[in-house]
Amino acid sequence: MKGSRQNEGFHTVEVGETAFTVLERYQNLRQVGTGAQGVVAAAYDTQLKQNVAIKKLSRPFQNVTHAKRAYRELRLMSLVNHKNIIRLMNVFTSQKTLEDFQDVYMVMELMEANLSQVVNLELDHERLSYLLYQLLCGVRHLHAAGIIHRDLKPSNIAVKSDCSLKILDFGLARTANQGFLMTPYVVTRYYRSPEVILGMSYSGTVDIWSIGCIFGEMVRGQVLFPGSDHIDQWNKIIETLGSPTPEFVNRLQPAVSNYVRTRPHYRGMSFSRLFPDGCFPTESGGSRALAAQARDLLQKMLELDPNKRINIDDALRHPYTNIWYEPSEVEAPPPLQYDNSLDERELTVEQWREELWREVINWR
Ligand SMILES: CN(c1nccc(-c2cnc3ccccn23)n1)C1CCCCC1
Repeated sequence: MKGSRQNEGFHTVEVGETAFTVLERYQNLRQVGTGAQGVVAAAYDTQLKQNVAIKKLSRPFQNVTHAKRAYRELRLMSLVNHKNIIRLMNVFTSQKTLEDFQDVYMVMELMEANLSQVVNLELDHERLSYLLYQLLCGVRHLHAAGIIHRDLKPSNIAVKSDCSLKILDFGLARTANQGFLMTPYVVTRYYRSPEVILGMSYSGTVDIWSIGCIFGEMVRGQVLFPGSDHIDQWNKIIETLGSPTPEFVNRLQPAVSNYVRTRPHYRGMSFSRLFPDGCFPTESGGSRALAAQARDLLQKMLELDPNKRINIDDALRHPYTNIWYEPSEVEAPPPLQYDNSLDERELTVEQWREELWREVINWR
């Protein structure tokens, strides 16, 4: 596709509807998809002689939500280093001054698909348990850095045909506004935990709930709790899993516990009805035992009460996943701690523009 040389060392190429102005070293750009923050292209890096993914953040400082997410992602990606979290290989902008600063390009490892394109496949237990193990390893590493993702879903997880898996982003900042985005992009809430939906205080087990929803979807081939909004999301969860205990309800803020108490009482479905043997792969012998192990782990992850929900380390030692247990992968040296106070800062768009500019030009 014809490109045009705009300024030294860069060339501009149309990727779908979006103009990418990238360093000369990146050639053969082709679109792989569009996420919440912008367009992602695959490219060939003529210096490293390998394929890469390039994500274009268009005017990431256009509002506080975009700016916070972009800044946090740049900081966090430079902080963590784990095989199950996408690696940031380069960051650049073609603009030469803060005044002209418009776009940020993030160069990352190229995967082959995101998990949304895989959840409908009939995966055997070996692949299913390996994907689940890698997701738990990646999230454990984030938690070791003091990062709680809170927004894990199939579209921000990427995979390759060799069944390797990488988490693509770092989810929601503590103070992120939960729903309204300027873009037509729809926020998917299907995987958000009860404590996030109900505005409770939360801990790392919010991510275990999301992983349970993703795991359950890979088994069932359909979204477990496809709520149209937070109310509908909650109703679908309690209709399926049963109503929360009074002890859980008493921990809610008054207005929320009053609402929750108005809901009809549901017993919930048994997990052998929710995930019957028929929806598990039936390959070589022992698959019934594996189905029972998978169902047991699902039940412990999809526990409504975060205090009773299985934690990451116990999930990694569960019979269904511990077959893959490698201390070097699970206990990879904890990265530096992320200073969450950065999330609390309330800056103007102009201040965020400067912060982002500094992050980009000072990047390694
Ligand atoms: C936000 N996204 C994203 N961020 C960073 C890296 C990648 C990436 C790397 N390799 C591949 C291969 C296929 C699809 C995506 N990727 N994707 C995606 C945008 C499209 C929808 C899925 C997420």
